[in-house]
Amino acid sequence: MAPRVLISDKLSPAAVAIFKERGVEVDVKPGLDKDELAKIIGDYDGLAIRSNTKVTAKLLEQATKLKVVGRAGIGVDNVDIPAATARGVIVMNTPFGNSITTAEHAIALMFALARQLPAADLSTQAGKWEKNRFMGVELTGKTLGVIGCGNIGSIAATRGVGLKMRVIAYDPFLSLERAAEIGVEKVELDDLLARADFITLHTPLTAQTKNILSAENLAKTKKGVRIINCARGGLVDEAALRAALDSGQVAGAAFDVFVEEPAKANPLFGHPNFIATPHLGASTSEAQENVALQVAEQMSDYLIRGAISNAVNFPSITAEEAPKLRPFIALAEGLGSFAGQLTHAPIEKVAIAYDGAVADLKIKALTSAAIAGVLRPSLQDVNVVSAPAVAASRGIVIEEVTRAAQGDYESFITLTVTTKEQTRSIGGTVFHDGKPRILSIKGIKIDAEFTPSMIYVTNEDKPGFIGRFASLLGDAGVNIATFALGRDEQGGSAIALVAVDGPVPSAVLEEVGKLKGVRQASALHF
Ligand SMILES: NC(=O)C1=CN([C@@H]2O[C@H](COP(=O)(O)OP(=O)(O)OC[C@H]3O[C@@H](n4cnc5c(N)ncnc54)[C@H](O)[C@@H]3O)[C@@H](O)[C@H]2O)C=CC1
Ligand SMILES: O=C(O)C(=O)COP(=O)(O)O
Repeated sequence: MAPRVLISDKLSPAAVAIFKERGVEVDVKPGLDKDELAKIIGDYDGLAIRSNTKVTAKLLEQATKLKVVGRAGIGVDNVDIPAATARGVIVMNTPFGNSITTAEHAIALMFALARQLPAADLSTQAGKWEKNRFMGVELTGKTLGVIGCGNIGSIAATRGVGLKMRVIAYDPFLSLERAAEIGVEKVELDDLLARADFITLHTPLTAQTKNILSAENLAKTKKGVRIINCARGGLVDEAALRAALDSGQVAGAAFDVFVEEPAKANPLFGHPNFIATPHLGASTSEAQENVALQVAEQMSDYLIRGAISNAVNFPSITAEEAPKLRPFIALAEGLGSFAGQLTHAPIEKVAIAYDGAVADLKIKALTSAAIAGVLRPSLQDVNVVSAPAVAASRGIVIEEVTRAAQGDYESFITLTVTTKEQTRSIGGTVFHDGKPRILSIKGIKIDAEFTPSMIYVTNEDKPGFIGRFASLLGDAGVNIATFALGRDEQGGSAIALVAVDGPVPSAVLEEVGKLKGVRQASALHF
């Protein structure tokens, strides 16, 4: 059945065309309220949004089929990412499609502040011709302080350089090389506050950046500074800014984003030196076409081909990588599941070693699959996306190692689960037929495929066991499909991994457990 996507915000029609072209069914319903959305979200595999739709934990509870949320834009602060991750929902954005447009809006607001364009327009159209009222300031030679010099901040910075401004940037993650490349001076925040004639903000809203322009920091600014915020409401303390505008410490401010949106009332509204736009940063036809096309392509690629790009909660997998990765994902998940089904004590650690060619694949994705396999026997609805977060919440340590090829195989994965009582290792590879194989259990060599119904037995390596085991199964009407054996040394520990047709009745398993020399008998399902 074709996957179904709901577009719940106003997106360029380019998205619909792409979804249809790729064989994805699409419904367009912008402007639903949260209850209406909650009612229908259960029908969809994908949800395409901008900033209006709030993807809350509560909404996600109703989203029983949902596999992906696609944000046609950058900020994903309207999506509860931990809740999406916990439910195995990929959240992806389009990190570059609207950056130029948003930086241009910041520059537009800078000009609007410098020449008081909105007020001058209003007055002129009211027939006042107040030529003397609107004395502006020149930008050339002024200092532009950029807080957050990532994709958008660095575009705004280079535009500032183009306007012959001196550009300084505060961004702890900006390298000196990158700063030199875009022609900005990297400075500390206090230095920026003291020197900038214009400040433009371009960070995400985080615990560190919330109120980065607090009352205290506004007091450190150069008197007469002008402030532009096209990033996120909450980066500037709105009440403190109002006071700073009233006192004249800040000569003007232009905001596109607000603590509360839609902003219907705000402490800044009505101040003569304040300019507001209604979150228009990304609103150009070019940017909207870019992000709509990109989100539709990314979501279709994921829903149809399993390729993942720009996910904020999962590593990227290209459409070329996806088919190569798929059998190894099945292997990792199978190995994890094998260990998980045999583990009945709290897990302390899962270690996964990748030897040879497999180490060059996206091992983060393989590790997630392995952990999902380990956890699923005890937690039904864990999946590849949610598994690492679920493991972390249970205090399970995850260890990954990559190594050169160790033995006979081009690629080999070994998964080791540690509990208080014991450590259990299982290893395998993918053969050229694309089928994952189990090749070692507890260091004992074996060769078996993962099949839906299996019996795993550990026993003493003594003559007669195999005959007794096979006749018990035969007498009980359990048909053996394949039989794999291994042992560590003659007369030592032996294992048998038997694929059977159909489920194994628990009474039969109990009888197997009672056979002479048997240490453990378990039924496994894959
Ligand atoms: N108004 C609008 O319509 C739009 C707003 N945005 C917003 O613009 C903001 C920036 O977007 P991008 O440039 O694409 O993000 P980005 O991730 O490329 O850049 C953010 C920069 O902030 C820096 N940063 C992080 N913590 C910091 C801190 N404590 N102090 C100083 N710098 C810090 C990072 O190092 C990074 O360089 C985001 O909040 C995004 O949501 C994006 C598009 C449209
Ligand atoms: O991309 C972003 O982060 C934005 O803030 C743009 O928001 P929008 O898509 O215009 O609702």
